Amino acid sequence: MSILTFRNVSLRYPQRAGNRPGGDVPVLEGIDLQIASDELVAVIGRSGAGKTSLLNLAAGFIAPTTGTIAVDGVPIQGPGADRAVVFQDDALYPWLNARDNVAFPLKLKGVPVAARRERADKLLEKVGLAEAGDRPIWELSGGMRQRVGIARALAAEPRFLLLDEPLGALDALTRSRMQEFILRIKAESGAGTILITHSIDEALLLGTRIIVLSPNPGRLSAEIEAGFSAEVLSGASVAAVKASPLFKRMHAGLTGLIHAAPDDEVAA
Ligand SMILES: Nc1ncnc2c1ncn2[C@@H]1O[C@H](COP(=O)(O)OP(=O)(O)OP(=O)(O)O)[C@@H](O)[C@H]1O
Repeated sequence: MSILTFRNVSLRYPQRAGNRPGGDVPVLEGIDLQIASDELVAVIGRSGAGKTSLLNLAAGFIAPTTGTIAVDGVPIQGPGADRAVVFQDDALYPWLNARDNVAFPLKLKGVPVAARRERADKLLEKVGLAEAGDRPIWELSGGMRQRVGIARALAAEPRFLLLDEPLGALDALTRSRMQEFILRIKAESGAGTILITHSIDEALLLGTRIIVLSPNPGRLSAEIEAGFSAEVLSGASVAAVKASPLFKRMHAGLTGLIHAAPDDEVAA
């Protein structure tokens, strides 16, 4: 069991031309958070609340202004193979085919070519793309590309998966298929997962815990446990889960928490 810990983390972006006068811009304040490998923590909040910044801190792309972020007690110093990130725009390498995209992190680790091919093919099979290894990225649909991205993220066997609105660009049907897919992949890989989403439905369906970030500066304003993902994993239909009175009640509660401030951009 691994644990990713934020301890009293704050983040300020440096003042730049165009930013408001008066010094650095406070984006996150007083973030205390622990994410264990068996959790999928959904982070929801208004646009600009600091969700992506939180994920970028966990990834090590940026450093906190104060506080520490650690994996199993060891402060992170930057990006690392123990934490893999998937973005909304798949960010695959267009000049490589699907297999070579998935194998890329293994190449960086110095895994020999035959072994990384084999592992990449297994991962593509796991994400339902066994036949797609030789296909160029531009030939794949949005949902397929996101699955290649997730297979690539899993290649280095990360302890944590950091998903930044990975399904945001997909049509509704593909998105709902991919939600179940993410649940299964998370359960199989055993990687602790942070999922940034604008969708309350998605947060409730996928999250074992849901965190609401309130803006200016971003703070954790609410934390809610949810058990719907376990129901879906044990065979309940998504439609039945969403129709349950508890789901509807929690949806309304979360909506209230997020809509507490004006000009939100949170979707149902
Ligand atoms: N590199 C940066 N330099 C300065 N300010 C930044 C930078 N990145 C983000 N910000 C600002 O920090 C705040 C939080 O941004 P962030 O992208 O983390 O929010 P978010 O909750 O993910 O938003 P969204 O839901 O719209 O993606 C915003 O006001 C944004 O303009």
